[in-house]
Amino acid sequence: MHNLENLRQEVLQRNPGETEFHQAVAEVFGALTPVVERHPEYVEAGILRRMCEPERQIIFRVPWTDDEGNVQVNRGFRVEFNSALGPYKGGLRFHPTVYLGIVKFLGFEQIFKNALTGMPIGGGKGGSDFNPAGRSEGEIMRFCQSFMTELYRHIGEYTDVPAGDVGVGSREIGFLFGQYKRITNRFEAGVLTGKGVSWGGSLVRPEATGYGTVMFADHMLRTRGQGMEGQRVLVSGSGNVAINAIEKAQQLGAVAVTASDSSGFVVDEDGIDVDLLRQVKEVRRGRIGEYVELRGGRSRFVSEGSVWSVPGTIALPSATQNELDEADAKRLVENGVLAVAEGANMPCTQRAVELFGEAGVLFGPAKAANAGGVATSALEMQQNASRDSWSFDFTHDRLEQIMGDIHDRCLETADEYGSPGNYVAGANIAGFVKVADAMLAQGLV
Ligand SMILES: NC(=O)C1=CN([C@@H]2O[C@H](COP(=O)(O)OP(=O)(O)OC[C@H]3O[C@@H](n4cnc5c(N)ncnc54)[C@H](O)[C@@H]3O)[C@@H](O)[C@H]2O)C=CC1
Ligand SMILES: O=C(O)CCC(=O)C(=O)O
Repeated sequence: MHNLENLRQEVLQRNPGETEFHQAVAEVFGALTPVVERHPEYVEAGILRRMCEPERQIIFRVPWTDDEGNVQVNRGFRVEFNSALGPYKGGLRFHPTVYLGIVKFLGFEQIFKNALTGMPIGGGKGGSDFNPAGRSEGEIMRFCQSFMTELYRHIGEYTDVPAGDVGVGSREIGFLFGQYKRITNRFEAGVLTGKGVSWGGSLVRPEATGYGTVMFADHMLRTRGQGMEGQRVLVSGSGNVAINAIEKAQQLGAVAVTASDSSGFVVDEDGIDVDLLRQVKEVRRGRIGEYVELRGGRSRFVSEGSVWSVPGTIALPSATQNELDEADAKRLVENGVLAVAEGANMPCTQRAVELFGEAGVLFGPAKAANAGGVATSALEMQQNASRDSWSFDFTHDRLEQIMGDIHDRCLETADEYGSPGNYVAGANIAGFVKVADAMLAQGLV
């Protein structure tokens, strides 16, 4: 314990101001006391200290011209955190809040998440403080081309394999891939995932994160003799993860009643119409209020507060980090929430997670619950390597299998290390031990 606390303090001092990274490290360290007691060899070999230091951090200038001909300059990042299990793997985020601390928190989480999938992938993450909101297609393309003009020299199918995250979907992956191909003169499909299906992408990858989160919630509920059917589900966000979580929840017989964006949230007592939500957010790229204008009926738009004030039995925070705090958690518990599964990365504050634990609410942490996305990216890499493309049903079955395995591994590990039923402990320990053993085997690198 003493050693872990010293080390945590060291990480804070070495990485000043990177609050999200500090939070992610604290969550992992919070679970590791029984591990370092049982495995002093990890401490002796400096495994924890090495894990907290990225293998490589790249920060670069991204110059581009807007539609008025003005020169714009953004900052690009790629943090190659850990390659003990395979090439660095993780998404790119384009959002004005992106800075090194966000990229490092996401990259650090990715190490353990990727280990949990059971696939041969290391951890990394990247992005830019570029704000795609309100930008034309031409501006997005020129930005992506400039971003890749630097990034291309750092990535490759055996080195580092980026994908999407907030603000980066199949359109951006297309522009990035096109520029990579043009610069390198190689059709290297395995260099990026989330590609279009006709040029090397995988069916189910677009749905995988949201679908997987709901599958994970369903597994947690089954340990208490329940399931998703008949549940009233609260989802935050209205992007890739949120929309597909809503779709899968409804396929499994639940009613998902909320969705949100930075302008507010909608409640639809008849269940969110997923096709309409896709139309508003993915085709028109509009605000969430347009859903209510088009839907009418028993739907309403709320501009103040959050979806967590709405009564529901399952909560799937799927928007952004720290969007569900202590007050939200209290409200959810008072309203009788049974399970919370994190679709977004670190959406619940540490205090909110503690409250769920104290109240006996089933809680699936992001690195386990949303791992279906990156796992399906690894399936995309598998298809690229064998020049194959699998059917929707086959890939969906693989995803279901993987989510069930992650769920069971979390529970077994939590049991083994003395915290039965604690998915946070199980996910962190199982992910950590797998990476630590690989690092030990590979010597001091
Ligand atoms: N796309 C993927 O495969 C994966 C994404 N994630 C995580 O899921 C979360 C959402 O990512 P995507 O859906 O891919 O992004 P997206 O770009 O498709 O959508 C952005 C999402 O962020 C929400 N958002 C951002 N700021 C917000 C605010 N202030 N209030 C309410 N909503 C806000 C938007 O409403 C929208 O739901 C992020 O935490 C991301 O890291 C995690 C695993 C994989
Ligand atoms: O599919 C990937 O490689 C990225 C997924 C991702 O960024 C995440 O799991 O947060």
